[in-house]
Amino acid sequence: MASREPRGRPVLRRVTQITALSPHVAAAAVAETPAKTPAADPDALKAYQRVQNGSDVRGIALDTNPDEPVTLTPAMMYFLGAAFAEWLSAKRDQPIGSLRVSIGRDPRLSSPLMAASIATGLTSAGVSVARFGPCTTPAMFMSCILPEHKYDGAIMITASHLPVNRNGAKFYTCEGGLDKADIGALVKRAAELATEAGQLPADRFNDHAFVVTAALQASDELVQWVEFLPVYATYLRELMKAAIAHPDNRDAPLTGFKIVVNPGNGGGAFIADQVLGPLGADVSASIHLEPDGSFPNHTPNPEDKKAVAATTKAVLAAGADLGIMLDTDVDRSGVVDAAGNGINRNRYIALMSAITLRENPGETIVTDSCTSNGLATFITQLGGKHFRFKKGYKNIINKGIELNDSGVPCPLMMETSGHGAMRENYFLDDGAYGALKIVIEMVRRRLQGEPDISDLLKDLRDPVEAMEIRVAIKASDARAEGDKVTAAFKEWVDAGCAGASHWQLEKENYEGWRLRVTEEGDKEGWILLRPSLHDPDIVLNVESEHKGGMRTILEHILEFFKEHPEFEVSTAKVEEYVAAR
Ligand SMILES: O=P(O)(O)OC[C@H]1O[C@H](O)[C@H](O)[C@@H](O)[C@@H]1O
Repeated sequence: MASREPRGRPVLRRVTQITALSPHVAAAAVAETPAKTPAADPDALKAYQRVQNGSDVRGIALDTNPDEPVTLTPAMMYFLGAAFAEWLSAKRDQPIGSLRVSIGRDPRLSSPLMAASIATGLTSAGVSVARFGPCTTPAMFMSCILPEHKYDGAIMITASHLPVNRNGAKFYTCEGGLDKADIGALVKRAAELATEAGQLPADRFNDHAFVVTAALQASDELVQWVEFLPVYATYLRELMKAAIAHPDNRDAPLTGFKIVVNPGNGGGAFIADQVLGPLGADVSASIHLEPDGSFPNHTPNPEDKKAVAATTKAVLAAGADLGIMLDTDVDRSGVVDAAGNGINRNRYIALMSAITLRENPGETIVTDSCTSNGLATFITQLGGKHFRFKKGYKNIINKGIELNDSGVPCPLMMETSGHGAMRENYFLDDGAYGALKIVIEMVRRRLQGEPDISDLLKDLRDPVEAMEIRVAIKASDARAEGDKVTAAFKEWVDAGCAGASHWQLEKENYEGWRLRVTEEGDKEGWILLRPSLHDPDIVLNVESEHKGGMRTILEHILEFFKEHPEFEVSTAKVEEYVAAR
């Protein structure tokens, strides 16, 4: 692919393309030098900012639910592509025309159009684009790393496990995923470019006409279709062969193992077909391999009860050694052991910690804020240190990087959601890598005559009760209301939680407030109250070591909300839970 344009803003080229649609921009196009980009139209800015979801882009892409109007359109993807071209050029200090960006997508119904639109945004700016078609999030990052590919940037079109009408994008360079601040800059710039082009998100008809026209006028020469997944699968196979180093069967070290893969009709079937199968595993009992963006079987999410039940059933029916559950874009995973026990959330972190701490004794494991007390004890008993930080995969990854940089070795950062990153794997949020680490451990144990992987969890204490429940925020400024509730909760705690002397604030709190609750002698429980990262909710994570403990804790929480009728929230779900018990 040849690079074309000199470095610079892609305004004239884009403006020429959309002349027919935006007359006022056509006038600007005849100017010799492009005028300074105008500030973003306030409504456009709001619309673009609304689709920022922390360190990715997410929105409603399909008009399938009257209560959920579309918030992410193909034209918005186009301008996000154009904005990424500029961002990447500045980041890499490279002319736009020399940049190469790869684009992959998940099997969602809206993904092909979204991928085409963002590709057009990039090519209209002069970037060379490699389209991969169906791919996974970790593979997209690896396309910036693997020799002979090494793209300057990569974009994955996905909304992970979210409902069918959602979509979004994740952006990468060889340094990893873009941060919240980078995405903030990207959405702002996209809003400015859209304003400049007179392409305001509210106008849906114009939106579609714009994208079609732009696509028709875009240069095909800047787009190549590349089959990257087989390259990535080869990389993963070689990695496994080297890690297992089977004394008698180096090339097919999984011979004799039966593994069920359940990608939930997302993008992870290649783990069965192109990675585990060719290494000798019998993957014939795998389920839901067919990519299907309507997710007909269950949500592709290792936390989903139906996903666990389906995988367990398949493992037990086939007498398999292991089941692997993947989310849609394969940045999260969970497993099922040979006895059919689902290993996700705290148990998955415990399993990964046991493996990682054997390889990196005494080091620190970073987790999200709602991990169980049992997990903390488990990590400590293994000789490791536990750093319980915040929610959000990017938050824990950045904390892990920061700790390593400051001389605190940290090999694993994991969330209960199944997001996990390892120092040995580019600090990449990678569900495939985690699951493959477990396969490697399973083989190692058999070769050494050690018991099955589930033996690693025998000392993990599971809570008797555990759940997450949400208090919906009805106020228009949900973030501000969430902060007010959190501040009032702290005051309530400081004032003795209305007489609950057995409620104690944890020493380290990085988001919201986590309280240790001691009841019934030495039986413990805890509650974490925090504003959701992205949704208009106050999230309550609760665990108890005795039956009925969660109800008592939540009853007390309801008292807190009763004392604060000024908050615009709905505690209906908590009330329902308490009333039902
Ligand atoms: O704050 P919440 O609403 O619970 O959402 C928290 C979750 O948000 C996203 O889905 C991130 O990908 C996860 O890493 C994070 O755990």
